[in-house]
Amino acid sequence: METASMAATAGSATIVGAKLAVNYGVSQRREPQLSSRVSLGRNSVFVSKAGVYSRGPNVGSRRVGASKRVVAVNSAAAASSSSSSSSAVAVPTSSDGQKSVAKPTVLVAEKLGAAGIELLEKMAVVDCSYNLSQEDLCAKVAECDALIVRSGTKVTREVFEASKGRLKVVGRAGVGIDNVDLQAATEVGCLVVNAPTANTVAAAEHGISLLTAMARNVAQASASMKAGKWQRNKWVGVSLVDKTLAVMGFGKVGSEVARRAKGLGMTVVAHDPYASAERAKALGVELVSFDEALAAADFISLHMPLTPTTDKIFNDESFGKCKKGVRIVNVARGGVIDEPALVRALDAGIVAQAALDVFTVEPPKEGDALVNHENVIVTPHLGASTMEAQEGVAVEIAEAVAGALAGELSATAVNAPMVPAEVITELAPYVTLAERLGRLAVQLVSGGAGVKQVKVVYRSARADDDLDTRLLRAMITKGLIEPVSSAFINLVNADYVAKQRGLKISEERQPTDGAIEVPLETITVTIAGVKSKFASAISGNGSITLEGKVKDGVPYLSKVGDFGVDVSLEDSIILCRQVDQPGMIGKVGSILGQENVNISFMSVGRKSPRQHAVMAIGVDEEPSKVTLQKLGDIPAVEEFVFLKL
Ligand SMILES: NC(=O)C1=CN([C@@H]2O[C@H](COP(=O)(O)OP(=O)(O)OC[C@H]3O[C@@H](n4cnc5c(N)ncnc54)[C@H](O)[C@@H]3O)[C@@H](O)[C@H]2O)C=CC1
Ligand SMILES: O=C(O)C(=O)COP(=O)(O)O
Repeated sequence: METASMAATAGSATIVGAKLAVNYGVSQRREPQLSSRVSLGRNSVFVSKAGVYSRGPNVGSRRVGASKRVVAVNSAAAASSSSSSSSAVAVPTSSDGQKSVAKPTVLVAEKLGAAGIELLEKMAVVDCSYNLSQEDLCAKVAECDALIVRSGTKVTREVFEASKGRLKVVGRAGVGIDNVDLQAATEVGCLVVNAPTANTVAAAEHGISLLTAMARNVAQASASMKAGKWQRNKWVGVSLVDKTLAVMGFGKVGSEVARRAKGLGMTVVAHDPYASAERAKALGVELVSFDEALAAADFISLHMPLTPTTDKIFNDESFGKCKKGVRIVNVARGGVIDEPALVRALDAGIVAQAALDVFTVEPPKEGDALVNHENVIVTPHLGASTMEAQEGVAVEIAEAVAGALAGELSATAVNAPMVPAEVITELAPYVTLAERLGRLAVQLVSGGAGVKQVKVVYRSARADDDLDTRLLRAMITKGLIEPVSSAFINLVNADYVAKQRGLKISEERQPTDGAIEVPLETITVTIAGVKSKFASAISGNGSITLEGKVKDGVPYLSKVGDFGVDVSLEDSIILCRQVDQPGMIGKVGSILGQENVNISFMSVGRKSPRQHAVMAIGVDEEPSKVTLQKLGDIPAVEEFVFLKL
């Protein structure tokens, strides 16, 4: 029999919200709470009471009803329950006497509206440091829990690495997240949130400004007049009415541009592989292919994100498909245009004019051929720069970041799966159960063997599409990996980390006849291909098997191997296999009592009387090695293991 101390080495003491799976506070509260925060060990998830911003067009920062909320789980933050993390952040002391914890630090690396700063200052130490060099940014992020940027800061892999796990949230105060290395963020479990709606109208208005200014040579005529000239014949423009505008990217900004262009009497076509034809039709816009759009357009307005697919999508070949004399507006991203190709197209007269707000390199190099081209007008990335949009964006991102730091869910997460708020609330106790089953199961593996194959069986009366198990899988992964590594796991990086470690988690649904109001009857975690420190945890199929269920909102361990038990997963537990005989409970109880170890729960499972039985004992305190050894010395005890939660 292996010793208890060996058995316990895999465990790291992360104990949360014990009796209650649903726990609002960040400290170790045990009273029932009336909210939907869910304890997730080191993390928590929470349904924002503030609601979320609609992602639809033309809404600015208007809120939508709580019932429509779609949120992404952010278990990145609220690390307050961690005993080991250097990144512990939590909301400040509350009036109801919760434990006081340090305020998180938020680095605001680019100018943010005052309303956003004020909001952040209520819950965080806010460091506004603009124009940081990459080196200074790297140095600072090691001291910050969150970073807020606009388009001018490159949040590279180097930045995430430099943060050494401290950075839990990156807030992009705007839409485009092409300046954030999402893969690197995901790998380290850093949540990335953006502010996708508050600058939509500003960007659309800027697009229309550039369109009209370009068509009527406003910028050139103004400059010429300021230079003392009066050139009425030189600056004759072109009309917009009855011309065809091709909107490339029919999302929030694109559709607002389309709406306004219709008002100017233009015919509008749009290209967007993902846009709905109904939405386009409702605005009187025809969705067409890329080539059709180019062939039809007198004017082209770009509104797609910069992605590997759209990178330099406007190049020599695509300009060659345009009507001669086409005019182009770009308020999206410089990188969607091959800039030297645009210079060539302008020189050849294929493109008559261009109006550009965005550039591949910002600011462009001095003497840039495009910026200085006589048929090009430029603005220094001003699309989102209205007073209104900047205040809106600041509030939108501050709420998202503050919420994430407080362990809330984010509606605008860009690197975490979206899970509806209702689902989170309903699954709350199962989330706790899932993590704890994983945490217990991995501690049962003997000899430091790597866990490679885990099967999770969900028994449920629900239809497959009515049970979202991504959150549960992530939390089982968290439970399996965190106790035996320094990794920090949340919904952002769970699948990634599992894959990196060669850990395969297969999921199986087993239908039951139970009530569909109950999301899950049991969750069973099985680790195959390993030996166990506690042989009785190996079930008939040769794998470590733990089954759990939720009773009255509390997670319970219901099976160890083939032995049925019934112990709430609140505190650490001792599993003991013994010869089933009278007096065992008393003996164990008195040994633990001698050391003042309080037993919270005790349950004995056996296959048949007077044979072998497994006793599961929940303990409030961790017994000393000596005490555990005394348990092992009871003649009828065949094996035992101490498992930390
Ligand atoms: N200049 C500025 O200051 C601002 C620039 N922007 C930029 O404008 C762009 C659009 O922003 P939103 O409308 O808010 O985003 P959005 O996500 O609502 O819309 C983007 C649309 O582009 C579509 N799309 C993706 N790939 C495409 C492709 N290959 N061809 C055509 N369409 C494609 C998507 O389906 C989506 O409908 C982004 O690049 C954003 O960064 C946004 C705000 C301000
Ligand atoms: O929201 C966007 O995508 C923008 O391009 C706005 O950028 P900015 O926040 O003004 O640097």
